[in-house]
Amino acid sequence: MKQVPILVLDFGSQYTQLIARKLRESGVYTEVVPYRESIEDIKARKPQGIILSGGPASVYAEDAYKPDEGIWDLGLPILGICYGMQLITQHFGGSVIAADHHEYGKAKLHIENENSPIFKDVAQDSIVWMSHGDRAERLPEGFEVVGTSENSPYAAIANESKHIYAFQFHPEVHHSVEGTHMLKNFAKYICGCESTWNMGSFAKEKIAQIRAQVGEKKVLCGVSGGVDSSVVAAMLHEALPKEQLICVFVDQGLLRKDEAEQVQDMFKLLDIPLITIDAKKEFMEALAGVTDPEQKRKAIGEKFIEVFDKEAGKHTDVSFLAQGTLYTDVIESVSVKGPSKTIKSHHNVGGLPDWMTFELVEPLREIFKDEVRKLGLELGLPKHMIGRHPFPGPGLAIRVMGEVNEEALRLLRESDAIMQEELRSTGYYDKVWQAFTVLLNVQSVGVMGDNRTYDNTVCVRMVESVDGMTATFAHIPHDVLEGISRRIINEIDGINRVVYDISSKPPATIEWE
Ligand SMILES: Nc1ncnc2c1ncn2[C@@H]1O[C@H](COP(=O)(O)OP(=O)(O)OP(=O)(O)O)[C@@H](O)[C@H]1O
Ligand SMILES: O=c1[nH]c(=O)c2[nH+]cn([C@@H]3O[C@H](COP(=O)(O)O)[C@@H](O)[C@H]3O)c2[nH]1
Ligand SMILES: NC(=O)CC[C@H](N)C(=O)O
Ligand SMILES: [Mg+2]
Repeated sequence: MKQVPILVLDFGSQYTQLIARKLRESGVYTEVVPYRESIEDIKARKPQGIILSGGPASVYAEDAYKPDEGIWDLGLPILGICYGMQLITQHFGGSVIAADHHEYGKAKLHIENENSPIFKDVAQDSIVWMSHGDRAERLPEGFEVVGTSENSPYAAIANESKHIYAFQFHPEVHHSVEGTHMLKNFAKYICGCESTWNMGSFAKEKIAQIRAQVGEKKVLCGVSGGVDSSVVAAMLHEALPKEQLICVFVDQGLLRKDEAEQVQDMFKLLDIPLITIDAKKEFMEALAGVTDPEQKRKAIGEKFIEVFDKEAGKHTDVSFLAQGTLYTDVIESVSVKGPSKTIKSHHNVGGLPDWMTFELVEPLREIFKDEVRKLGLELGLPKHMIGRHPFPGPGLAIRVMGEVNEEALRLLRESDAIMQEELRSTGYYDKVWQAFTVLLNVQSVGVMGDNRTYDNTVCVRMVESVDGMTATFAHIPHDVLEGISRRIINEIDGINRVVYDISSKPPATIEWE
């Protein structure tokens, strides 16, 4: 088994993978494993340090998630985060209780021991991010308080001689300003890890893994023109001889205006052969009468596989399906490696049917969008391809509230195209992470040219994000919004109102379904 310098045990936090990516960003290769990983499997990876993640459970509950007891005897440095801190507190004889007040959001971390290596060169009183309902009530023997916040007298604790550290806050989220620095300190000064890992070594490693996994067989690669699948196609192209790679683009009838042509042109530029399949009819039939978001996603996921299966039948020896699945798709769809909750079934993960026989090739499954973009640059993909906003596989279907039909798709395609045009002409396309329109299935009264109208409402959604795990609505100037609204209402028959979505993720999500 490959050596993994830092191993994260996942207790189900939505942010667990962020711990790993922040450390990778610092050049320390890190992997996530389920909290119940056996001590033998942990030892086999020869970690230099272990991190216990956050999680939704409470350590004092009867069925609380507990790691293999063996981890406490390894003599390795341990860092506990939130639930992980509470586990450490409980294990070493302290106590944890339900707090009187839940604490969500920003807090200021006051460092009480500036000599602790975990806070080496960390700024005093920096913002950290809290998300907990339980708290340590009594510290275990041998532990001291190294950080406090207004509401958390035990915001950070340490047993320096045992090299055990614990934070009540989440250093891994972007809002924790010095969080990456603290994680890096843990890896570098406490675990003795070196910063040698980078995206270039990741690409090489993954390409070698693809070769080993695929052997002489063929791979069908689902491509959408999006960054993720383009990066996967480029890696496969490099890893395998031409005749083993079949790239397939499905026109499911849920694409944006002129998108099919654009994707075909893009692959010509990459010089990778592309088969385009027109499956508009099959998808529309599968979506007829479906209004529930999860049912839509499952129906679409299944159709994709049916189409891929049919195409594979036209070739010999196709055993693998390659997809540009990212960690974001995985964590929201299923409980991957720990006990996290299903938020929505992404078509390429939770939407896959049980009867699927392909073996999956998903080299990006552990990483995030911005990491994929760096990888794309490393592989030499053109800038405009790398900068494309994400577009979900279920396409416009999950942006129509209610049943999908041709008229709804027309309204969405037209409004989306206008919004994209305006964003590009005002220079805002590259400043927002993702932007799209949603058809709300809400009619309202308007007055146009002295006549009453009773037409559709379109919502404009624009977000700023780094990795799609958390997002804030984009604070774009009102005159840009005004231009978009005016053009949508004036140019599209059937829309008389435009609204702007001002919710962040969490508690909302980026897409509406
Ligand atoms: N129209 C399509 N035809 C074939 N495969 C698709 C299509 N849409 C999505 N997929 C597959 O599903 C995966 C997940 O879709 P997703 O939208 O998350 O990624 P992407 O399209 O590659 O990148 P982006 O997130 O930037 O849009 C894709 O990587 C691809 O393998
Ligand atoms: O390929 C995909 N298949 C899906 O089923 C899917 N659902 C959401 N998304 C995209 O994922 C990111 C996070 O979106 P949410 O906040 O809505 O979960 C955003 O970028 C979404 O556009 C999907 N992509
Ligand atoms: N984010 C967490 O790890 C939360 C831990 C625990 N469930 C609490 O509410 O305190
Ligand atoms: Mg996409």
